[in-house]
Order: sequence, then C-alpha cells, then structure tokens
Amino acid sequence: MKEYWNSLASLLGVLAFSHSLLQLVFPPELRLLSLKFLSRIFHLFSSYCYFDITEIDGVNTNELYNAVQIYLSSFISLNGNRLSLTRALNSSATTFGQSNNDCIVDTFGGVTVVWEHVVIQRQSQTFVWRPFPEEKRGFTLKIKKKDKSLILHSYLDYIMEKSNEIRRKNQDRLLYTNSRGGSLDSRGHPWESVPFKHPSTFDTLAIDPDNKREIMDDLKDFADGQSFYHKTGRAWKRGYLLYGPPGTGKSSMIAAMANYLSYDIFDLELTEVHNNSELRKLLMKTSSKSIIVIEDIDCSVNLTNRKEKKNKSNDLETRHVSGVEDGVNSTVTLSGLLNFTDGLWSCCGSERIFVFTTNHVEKLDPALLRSGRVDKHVYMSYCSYPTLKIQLKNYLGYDETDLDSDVLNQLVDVVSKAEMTPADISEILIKKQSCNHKAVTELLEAMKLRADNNLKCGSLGERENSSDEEQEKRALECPKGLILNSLARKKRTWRR
Ligand SMILES: Nc1ncnc2c1ncn2[C@@H]1O[C@H](COP(=O)(O)OP(=O)(O)OP(=O)(O)O)[C@@H](O)[C@H]1O
Repeated sequence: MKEYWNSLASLLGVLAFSHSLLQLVFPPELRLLSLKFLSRIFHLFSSYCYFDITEIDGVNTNELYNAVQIYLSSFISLNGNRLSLTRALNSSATTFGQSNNDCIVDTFGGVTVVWEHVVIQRQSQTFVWRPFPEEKRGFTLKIKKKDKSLILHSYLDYIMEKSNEIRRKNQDRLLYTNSRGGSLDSRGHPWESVPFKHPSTFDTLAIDPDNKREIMDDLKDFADGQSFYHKTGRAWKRGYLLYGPPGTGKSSMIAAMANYLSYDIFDLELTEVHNNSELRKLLMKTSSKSIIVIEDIDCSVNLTNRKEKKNKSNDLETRHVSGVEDGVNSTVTLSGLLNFTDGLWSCCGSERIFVFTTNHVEKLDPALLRSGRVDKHVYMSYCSYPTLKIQLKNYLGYDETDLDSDVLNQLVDVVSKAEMTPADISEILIKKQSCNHKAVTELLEAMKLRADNNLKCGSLGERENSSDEEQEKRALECPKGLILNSLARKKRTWRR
C-alpha cells in the first residue's frame, strides 16, 4: 500500500513538472495560436460551415439572436427533457427555449441545419459602462458548405419574419392613449399603454354579413399588401371612417379590427394635443402594425364643412381644435391633422390604419374624407334581420330553426321598422340569459313598440326632410330616441 502511494506521489510530481515545463516552453498565447491553427485546418477539410450569432453584438442587443430564440421555441416540443421557459412582459404565453449547449435540427428548403445554443461563463468584468449578463450566450448555426449560398439569406429572412409573427401572436395587444396634457412617461414616451383585452371579433360583430366580408377582405389585402404598396409607390397605410348613430358598434368594430389583424391601438385624444408639432411627435412615436383611432372627430376638432366656412376664413391654419368639453382652445389645425394622416410625416412608420369615428358625418370637412385620407367609409346601421340573427346567436345561441315560425315572421317584419341599434338589442338580450324564450318575446315587444312610435312620429322621409323646429316639436311629443334616429337617417342619405 505504501509503495502504491509512493508511485502515485512521484507520478503527480512528474505531471506537475511537465505542466510547468509546458507552460514555460508553450505559453498560453502560443497555445491559443496552435488551437486556432488546428481549428482552421479542421474547418478547411470539414464539409460544414459555422455561423455564430451572439446575444450581444458589441454593446448592442443582437436582434437576430432574439429572433432565432423565438423561432426555435416554436418547434421545441414539450417532450424535451430539459427546456428553458420564459414569459415576456405583456405576454400571456409561455415560450419554450433550448437549454444550454443543446442542439436542435431544422429543415428549410429541403436542407438540414443544426442549431446549438452555446452558453459560456463570462470572465469577471472590470469597469464597464453597461454591465453585461454573467453568461455569454449565442447560437451556432451549422450548415453544409454546399448549401450555404442556397439558403442562408432566405433562411435568416424567414426566421426574422416568423419570429415577428410569433412575437405578435404571443404578446398581448396594447391600447395606447396620449398622456394628459402632453406629458411624457418615465421613459420619455408620450403614449401610455395598457394591455388590450377587448373580446370583440368579427364573429361577434353584428353588421351586415356582406359588408363584414368586404371589410375583412380589405383588411387582409392591406396587411398582405407590402409589395403592392411598394410597387405602386404608396405609403403603406389605410384610412377608415366609421359613422352612424351611437350604439351601432363603431368602437366594437375597431376592437374587432385590432383583434383580427393583431395590431395595437393608439387612441388619440385630440383635445389633449396642444399644437401641430405635438401631434407630429405623437405620430412619430406610434409603431407599425397599429390602428390609430380618433373617436368622435366632430367633437374634438372644429371641422365644419370647408365650403360653409369659406366666407368666414380662407385659411385652414386658423381652424383650431376646440376643447369642447373644457373650453380650452389649442392650436392643432385642420391642416395639421391632414398632414398627420396624409403628409410626409404620416409615412414615418408603415402598416398603419387610421380610423375616424363620428355620429355626425355631415359636419366633417370633405378635405378630411377624400380618398387617400379616408379610403373606406363604413356606415354602421341600425339592426336589420341579418344582424339580428348574429345577435340572437351570440346572446342566446339561437339559430332561425330555434325560433317559433310565427315569432320569426314577426321579427322579420318589425326589425327594420323599429330602427333599434345593436346596443339596444343587446341590452334586452343580456338581461334574460336564463330564459331564452322570454328574452325573444321581450325583444319582439320592444321592437313593436319602437316601430309604433316611429309610425306615430311620421315616416322616415318626413322626419329626414323636416325643419329643425319640427324636429324639436317632435322631440317633445315623441318618445326618446326618435329624433336621434332621424339625424342618423340623414347620414345614411349622405352615404348614398
Ligand atoms: N354591431 C354590433 N355588434 C355587436 N355588438 C354591438 C354592436 N353595436 C353595439 N354593440 C354593443 O353595444 C355596446 C356599445 O357599442 P359601441 O361602443 O361599439 O358603439 P358605438 O357605435 O361606438 O357607440 P358611440 O358612438 O356611442 O361611441 C357594445 O359594448 C356592444 O356590446
């Protein structure tokens, strides 16, 4: 036993001596050089090439690293033995990631590639302006030399595109609003955001099915239209005007659009904007793939018809935003607003939809509504039979076949005469969810009553053409809501 320990000690002694000898004749710099040389020889004869994508490029975060991470997480299965799990800010989805120094195989365009996630402990940091993470992370892409020129660029482009898509899908949409009084938040941003969780979708939206199809197709064409807009030299943006009586679903439509396209919403409160330059700054801080909304534009900006105003003033610059509610005047002008939607500054981002809503379309200046600024005018109307069917399905789960044929005929007959908004109808249907038949009966009664009242207070044509005095007289005589209906009919006339 003693002999054994003796020989072990002398062996260790020899090893220590050889190690110090090696250090002396073969210093670390030389060793590094020989390693590099060996690796060059290896790569020269290897049929593979390697690409390192580090997490931090110099002092900046490498976008490609994040993209690869998200892309790979989309097909790492739950069956893996060791996966990293992450959840981003404002995200309701968990992301699965490759564990340290693991490899994963992918195929693109018939070519197989291997990804390795390389994690190395960073050496202790001396003073740096920006502290780096303790670990140095990166991906190494291993690809056959002969395939490199075939796929490398298209593969990386595909990864960027796919990761953006996944990121948008996983991340909750945000609803931004401009801060009160134009103040900036702690990050110097003029918009405040909250997660956007509105449940409205085109399935739940009660509008004419043909109209709905047309809008959905238009939005899809817009979202897929990058090359079209590029080819035709147009800014990649689209303008919508949603108009109609209150409660016909203008806000619900905006939410459905955002959910359909997975876009964020920037809800611009014009009365909080002090001047054109503030408006421009707000625009510059909006992101791509977003819907910029100005609700009730007739209430926030004094945009009465240009022709009517011409005698009073020819200068667009003199038209001011009026803080209608608080009486504060600011100096955002109509031309500032037109530049916002259509000028050079409107192109500082891309893939954005401008949506204006109003209950009084006749008050808006035609300059604001011309093509290019507002490409699509959507009238949000009272309930018709096709839209009523959607609401019955949404609230009661009823199809036509679930209704008694007599009740069905009465509903078909009375619905357009009643001129009720989807909001009116939902108010009735929402109360009676425990007893569906009772809800339908109550709805039918309410519709008949409305239709009777409409009849008593004159035909639609009469109301549309009546003078303001007559309308006021009717307001006193007729039940609440009918004068509103008459105004809304006027808007419909404008649409035609
Ligand atoms: N077309 C519709 N489809 C489904 N639900 C609707 C529709 N219109 C109104 N509603 C219901 O009525 C409520 C109010 O609708 P919404 O706020 O979208 O109307 P609006 O036209 O924007 O009204 P306002 O002009 O007063 O802002 C919604 O929460 C929704 O439940």
